Amino acid sequence: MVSLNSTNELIEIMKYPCSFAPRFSKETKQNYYSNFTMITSSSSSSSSCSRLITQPHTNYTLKLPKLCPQSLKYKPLTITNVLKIADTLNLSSTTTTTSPDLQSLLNTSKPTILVSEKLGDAGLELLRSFGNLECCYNLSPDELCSKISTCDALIVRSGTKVNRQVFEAAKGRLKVVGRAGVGIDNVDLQAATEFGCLVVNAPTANTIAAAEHGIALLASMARNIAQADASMKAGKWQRSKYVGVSMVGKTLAIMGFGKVGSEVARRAKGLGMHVIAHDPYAPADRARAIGVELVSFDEAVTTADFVSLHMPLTPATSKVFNDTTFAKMKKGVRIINVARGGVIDEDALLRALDNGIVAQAALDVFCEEPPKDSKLVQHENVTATPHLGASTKEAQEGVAVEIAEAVVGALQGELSATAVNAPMVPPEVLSELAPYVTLAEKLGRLAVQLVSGGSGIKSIKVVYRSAEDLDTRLLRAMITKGIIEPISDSIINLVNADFVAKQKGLVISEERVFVDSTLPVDSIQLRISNVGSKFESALENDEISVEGRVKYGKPHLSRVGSFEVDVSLEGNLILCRQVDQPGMIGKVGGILGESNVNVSFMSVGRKVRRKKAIMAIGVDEEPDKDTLNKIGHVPAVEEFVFLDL
Ligand SMILES: NC(=O)C1=CN([C@@H]2O[C@H](COP(=O)(O)OP(=O)(O)OC[C@H]3O[C@@H](n4cnc5c(N)ncnc54)[C@H](O)[C@@H]3O)[C@@H](O)[C@H]2O)C=CC1
Ligand SMILES: O=C(O)C(=O)COP(=O)(O)O
Repeated sequence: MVSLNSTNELIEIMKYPCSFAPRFSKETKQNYYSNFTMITSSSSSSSSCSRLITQPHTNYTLKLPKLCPQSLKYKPLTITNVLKIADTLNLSSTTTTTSPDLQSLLNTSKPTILVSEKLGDAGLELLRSFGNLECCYNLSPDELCSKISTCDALIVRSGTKVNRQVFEAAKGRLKVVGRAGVGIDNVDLQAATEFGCLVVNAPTANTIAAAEHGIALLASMARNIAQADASMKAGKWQRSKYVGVSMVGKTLAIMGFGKVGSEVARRAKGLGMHVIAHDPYAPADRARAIGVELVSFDEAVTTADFVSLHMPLTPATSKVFNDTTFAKMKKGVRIINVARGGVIDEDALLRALDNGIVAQAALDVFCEEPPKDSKLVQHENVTATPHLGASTKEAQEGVAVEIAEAVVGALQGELSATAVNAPMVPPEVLSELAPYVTLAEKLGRLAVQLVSGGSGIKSIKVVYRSAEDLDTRLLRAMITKGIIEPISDSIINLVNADFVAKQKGLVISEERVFVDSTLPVDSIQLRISNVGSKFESALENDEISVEGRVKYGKPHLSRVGSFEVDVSLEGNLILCRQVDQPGMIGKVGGILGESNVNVSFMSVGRKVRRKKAIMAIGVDEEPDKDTLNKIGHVPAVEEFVFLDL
């Protein structure tokens, strides 16, 4: 038992659930948090996110759970909510001392974040304030694998290989991998996705550093700075040997016109170069705005005097600079690579340097880092740096903060704006979509509970009615989560939703219907075919069909089968079909009232007067079996179902 008497302590405690509030069964709730009343928050974007709300005692005693068993499922809980709870509790935020026993509990309950490569101090500080930080540089692959099962997050740069073995060794604990930089070619994204581990990167903070390094390499290569410096240090004075080439008026081909590529282009134009670029995915107007012409791959490589590489390493770009490509280039071309070593076939480059097609190369990145006995590095026409593109003080501080924020956000269950293997959701879009995300999950949970028998759920159709073009990945993932979680022990998140659905043979097809609406999504309808239903009235054309909308910022059920209803999707729901006659609301409401079950919403939908009607009743508590039986025995009630949302 631990005394809790300040907001700070409460915040610390809530960090245990460390922003992952456990979604407990009723019994578990009672066991673990016997001193708390649990309620389900309606403010959360995660529908079934449990919140701890206590009675307003000033000196509250919290029986800490023996830190939540791994097997329990976690849901996000944000500090903002904790502050609201603190407010409810009337806890003062001035008491700062945390009792020693609480402290020791907290240390074991905070998430553990492993940083495996050097990271800027500001980022480390942020991580330290949030979790247990372990900085272990130069771990061997085996050491990393043996450590990773105790870590919730891993932060790497380009030097750590986060392969499938790492995810396997994590045994499900690793929730997020943060790449403190841009290139994620050292992370096995497929394995991360399969294991439901989010991968985030820091895509912007080192752009300028990389671009400046590219320009530095271009200029120093053109003027033989590195070679001349080495020669002077060897006591020589070789003015005629190191005559360079001018940059002004030369054609520079930028291969990959993304963030770094376009910054290199800007700077090269300032040097008076003629800049062209090849990037199949870059918008022409961005290039035009910088005064750069987008050209085909062949045109770029055949016309350039200098070629600067800025594309990611992908299966499509791997060794794209090979014997064939070099053979097309102008004799005496100069190549700069600040992207990834793997985009060049290094043996082919060596041949091209030896036969004079490539006059010089400036390389910051290599297929294997550090390169072993590399003839390229030793070549007199090669200027080499040890992957220094992102290595400025400014970029490293920036990247560290960028990745620390992304990782902390991810551990708090927030959707990430820099997710690499999950839909990226910019904050403004997210706040707009949040209630729809909840709606999507609730509809999934509701629909799956209506299924009975049949050959299992195989195909689900989702119909979105919206005015705008809609990125449905987030909504689809939440529908999948809602459908799968109640019927399996899989933990579904945005990362693995599609993967798990596929594995379970679940086909989710989507249809968009454009409607005139001011809302981002007018309605979401779910249809499950080839199944029976516990509640026959939910069937329409032999499919279970439910539809929901967001009203006043809250998810509502708007249709069940062919019946229109209007009930908030909060708490639990009883669907009841009865003969449409007076007094039904009173009868059913009375039974619930006798059992102390609070009715939060009620709505009746019918097609024809005095025929059949559907009553949708939102209830705060789960009625016991007797109460449900009594409802079933009301003469006019033809069928009913209780749904746990
Ligand atoms: N040496 C270093 O320390 C650093 C290296 N980098 C590397 O630089 C590269 C670019 O980084 P950013 O500009 O931030 O990324 P970015 O994603 O903004 O730009 C990459 C561009 O490459 C384009 N691209 C993709 N496939 C292509 C293809 N087949 N041909 C031509 N273009 C293609 C994309 O459309 C995109 O516009 C990455 O490989 C990154 O890892 C980035 C920062 C530091
Ligand atoms: O951001 C990138 O892609 C980089 O290549 C930087 O790598 P680094 O973080 O310096 O190991």
